[in-house]
Amino acid sequence: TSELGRYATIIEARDVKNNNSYDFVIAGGGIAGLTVADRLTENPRVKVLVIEYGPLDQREDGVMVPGAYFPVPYLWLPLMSTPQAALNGTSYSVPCGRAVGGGSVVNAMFFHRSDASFYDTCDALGARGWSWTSMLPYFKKSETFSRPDQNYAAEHNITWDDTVHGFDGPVQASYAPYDYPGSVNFYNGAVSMGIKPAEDPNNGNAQGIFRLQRSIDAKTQTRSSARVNRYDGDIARPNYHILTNTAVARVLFQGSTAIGVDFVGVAGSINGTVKADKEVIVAAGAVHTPQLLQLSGVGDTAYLKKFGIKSVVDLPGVGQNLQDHLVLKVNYNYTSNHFPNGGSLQSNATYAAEQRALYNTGTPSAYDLTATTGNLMIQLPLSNWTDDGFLITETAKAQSPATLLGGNPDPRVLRGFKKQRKAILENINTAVVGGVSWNTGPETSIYMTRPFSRGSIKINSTSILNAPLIDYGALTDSTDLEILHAVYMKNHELMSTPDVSVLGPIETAPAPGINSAKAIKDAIKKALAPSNAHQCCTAAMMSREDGGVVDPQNRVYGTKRLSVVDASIWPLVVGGGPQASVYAGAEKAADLIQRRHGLV
Ligand SMILES: Cc1cc2nc3c(=O)[nH]c(=O)nc-3n(C[C@H](O)[C@H](O)[C@H](O)COP(=O)(O)OP(=O)(O)OC[C@H]3O[C@@H](n4cnc5c(N)ncnc54)[C@H](O)[C@@H]3O)c2cc1C
Repeated sequence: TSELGRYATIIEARDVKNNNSYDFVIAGGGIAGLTVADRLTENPRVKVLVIEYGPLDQREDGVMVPGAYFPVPYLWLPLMSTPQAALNGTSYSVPCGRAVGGGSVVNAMFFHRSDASFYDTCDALGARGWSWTSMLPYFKKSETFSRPDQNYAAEHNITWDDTVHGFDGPVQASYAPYDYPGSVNFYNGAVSMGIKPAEDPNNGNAQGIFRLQRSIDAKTQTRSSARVNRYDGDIARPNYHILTNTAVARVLFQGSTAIGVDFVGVAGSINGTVKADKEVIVAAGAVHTPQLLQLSGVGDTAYLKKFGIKSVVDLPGVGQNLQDHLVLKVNYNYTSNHFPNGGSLQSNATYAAEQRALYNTGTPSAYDLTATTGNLMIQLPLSNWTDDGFLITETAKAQSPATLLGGNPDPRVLRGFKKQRKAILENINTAVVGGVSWNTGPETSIYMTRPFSRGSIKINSTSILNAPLIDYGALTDSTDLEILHAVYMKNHELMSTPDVSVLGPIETAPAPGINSAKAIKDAIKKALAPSNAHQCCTAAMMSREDGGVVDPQNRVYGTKRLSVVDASIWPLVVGGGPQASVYAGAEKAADLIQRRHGLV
């Protein structure tokens, strides 16, 4: 063993073999896995092993320093989607974290909750007890919110609501103490169009224009990843072990009771088995959790049979319902932009060196901002993006859900999909469907955050070391393209307001000088990325009759002592970024697990 002095001990595979019984074995040491492990091991009598595919990061600048953001060594590479049917057969990369801390080591650190109505809709779709009111204590428990400097906040239109924040939880959450001068143009431009400032994007009303909150330590301006906030503890816990660079290959069952896992070194060098006396907890992320469940015999029995995998429980929803946020970059040349702006760190070495020197002495600087991104976000419901909302909802209603799911879907999965579509349509003019963020520099990002299209994850071999088939299903429902187009057109309006047009923005992509709606939509399709790295929902917490995979206590239907706690469990993709909700959801799951095993 090595690395004593952290909460967890990094353990070698041979030590696992000599010591091969734990109360809980957690597959995947990302945001959810480490959160649950941390809470369970607060009790010194509870023995936990986390098995994580990736390594420990080395606290490189590219991980820790927001402005130096370059976490490439800790991404799953190469990981590609299947050719996307509605996007000219193009395959796209699948960005996911692969490290102790998972996505929190590589993500852009935006730390946002969704609208209250999102959690209430999930509750109504079957995640009973996961409403906004029920989740708020866990959001608070998960964070330490640092209030910004009062004067700075007043000058930069930053407001917040103390009552929705936590002040002694693990994730350090803060506003950046620095901003580019052009932000005020964007802010004023948006307000001049009637877009209202949101008091606090994390108070359950994440609508309007607001400054981004981040998972960044306000004192050090460094990343608060799950590795930092759930593993780098000061007092070692002998009951908490992590096995790195190792994949959980499958969950082992006795009948339908999970009793442990098989694991394999990612270099293929080692393998072994470890028992879980109380529960196996799956937290491998929304792409790999369904792969692991399927390899373990939990999934669509007929599909698994093709690979010779014996069914433990027939759960056709495993790997279905894949959702993500669609992203469209809109690029600009400016004839009179402010300096510095969102591109300056990259384009001007002298400026970058000056800013880094400031950062190193703890003075606010551009290095406090995640590289190439800005500080402001606009999120709105459909009726605020366009006057064509009625036509867009009619497009959605005219679709055949069965056709969208591939023509012959399992009836339970289809029923759940129909319920989701109904719920989205009911809320489409009151809940957020899309967003725009501006980096004050060469680009604006447009997001479609409430997709009607659904993708899937399916195994393609019997080895955990081979990637599954990842089909985003992007734009299979053309309603999503209509919504993207609406947000794109509103962004046009915003760039034409006097406050922004004074900077002289000239669009260079995706549709410069194009006026016809059809041609713009074609250009959007070509430039679109089907993922903002927010994959989710592939082991949804819905009723089993609706294609759900886990019950409201995170337990996998039809099994005993097996749960899923990560981003896979949300029925719908969380608006904003998912990480704040994954942290809070894992806090709730840890609570539920402790209670059912009599540990509190
Ligand atoms: C590039 C990028 C940028 C992002 N930016 C933001 C952002 O700014 N804001 C935001 O809110 N969200 C962001 N996200 C998304 C966010 O980080 C994820 O939603 C979140 O990490 C999901 O948490 P999770 O616990 O479900 O999975 P993860 O955190 O991904 O953890 C899953 C872990 O399981 C491991 N694993 C997989 N398979 C196995 C196996 N068979 N055995 C053992 N271990 C396994 C993986 O290596 C990984 O470490 C971003 C993600 C990426 C990749």
